[in-house]
Amino acid sequence: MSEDLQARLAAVQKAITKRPPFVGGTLDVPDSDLKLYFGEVDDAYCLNFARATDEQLGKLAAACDPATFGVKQEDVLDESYRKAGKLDTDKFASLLKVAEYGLIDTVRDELLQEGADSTKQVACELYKLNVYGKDSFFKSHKDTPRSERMFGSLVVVLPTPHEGGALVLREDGREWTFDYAAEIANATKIAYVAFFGDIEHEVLTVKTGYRVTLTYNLYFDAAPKPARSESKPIPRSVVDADAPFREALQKLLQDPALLPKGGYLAFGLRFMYPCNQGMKLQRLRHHLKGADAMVARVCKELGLRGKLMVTYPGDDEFESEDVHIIMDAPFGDCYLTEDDSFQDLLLRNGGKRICAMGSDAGEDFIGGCTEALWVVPLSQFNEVKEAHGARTFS
Ligand SMILES: O=C(O)CCC(=O)C(=O)O
Ligand SMILES: [Fe+2]
Repeated sequence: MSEDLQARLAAVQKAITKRPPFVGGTLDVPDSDLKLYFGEVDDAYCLNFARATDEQLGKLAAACDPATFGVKQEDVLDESYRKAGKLDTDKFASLLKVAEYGLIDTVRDELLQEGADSTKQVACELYKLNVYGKDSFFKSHKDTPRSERMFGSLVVVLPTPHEGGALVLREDGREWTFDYAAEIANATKIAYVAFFGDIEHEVLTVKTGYRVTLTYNLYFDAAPKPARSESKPIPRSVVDADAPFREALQKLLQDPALLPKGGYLAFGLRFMYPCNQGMKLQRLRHHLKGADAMVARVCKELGLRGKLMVTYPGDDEFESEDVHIIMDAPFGDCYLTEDDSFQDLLLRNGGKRICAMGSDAGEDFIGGCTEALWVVPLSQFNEVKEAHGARTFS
């Protein structure tokens, strides 16, 4: 690759930067909104988190079941990984109204600011109440997406006095710690942290007191806000966030050394999305997050036809790692004959072979191979390992 092209490519890559993957802070709320009712018919209690006694919180903790966590779509109980109590939403009623405080707007505007996301409606759904008593914790994990539209989680920490129990988020070797306990204790305040679903996070051990949280699932709502008409200015933040990438991509496209035989620009997705066999990948287009949404939007603006594709590695034995097979949708169950390979099957079912730009791997194939420049390389977090039923028949 020429030095000039390399520099232009590096500029595009640099422009695809992600904002911090969270938004957090504290918020004053009306005193009466901090009331919580819990229990069963004829055995129900009420407390106010701004001045809950130890005894009341002990009762709340005792009403909880041990908290489970999701592993491969199943709920697992393992107190060496997560020690906490939980109440499902049919066991309590909180008077907090997070949407009314503007919290959901804040999540949309700050967390999703980067992309077309910022114009999408965000819905939040109360998921659980958790009580982390002394020695409770939740080791590092990622939340299980509960639907295709779920993009993250919102944790609201209630103002009960406690020490420890900080929430730690980690991404790409960076780490952020949230501990608002001292700031909100006994006040008519809550703390909140909203983060994308693919961010690793952990709750450190609670040393004293009770840490009580409400967790909400964050969704893209089905109906996007009406598109702004041409005459109305779009918010500056959207324009500013896109401009460096748009300019860098335009320069890259003008370089005559770019894909002289034609081909694809390939952008590995930077966020994780739920995906299953046979699903229509294009449906995810409207749910792209942050920098992924920016890439899709700017490519469209510049007249590039974009498509979400799934990528399969080439055949280990005959093909170099520069070779991939791309498909419109994840491939379903299949039969292989004895002298068939999975890659051949993909190619017969609409798969297209691509090879990295400049690699000589493509010359080996009858029918050829389309060159692709990997602007954002594939990363492991979007890799799905699946055993394909290699049933053979002759
Ligand atoms: O309580 C927190 O801060 C986070 C809890 C959490 O990670 C979860 O419920 O999945
Ligand atoms: Fe979590």
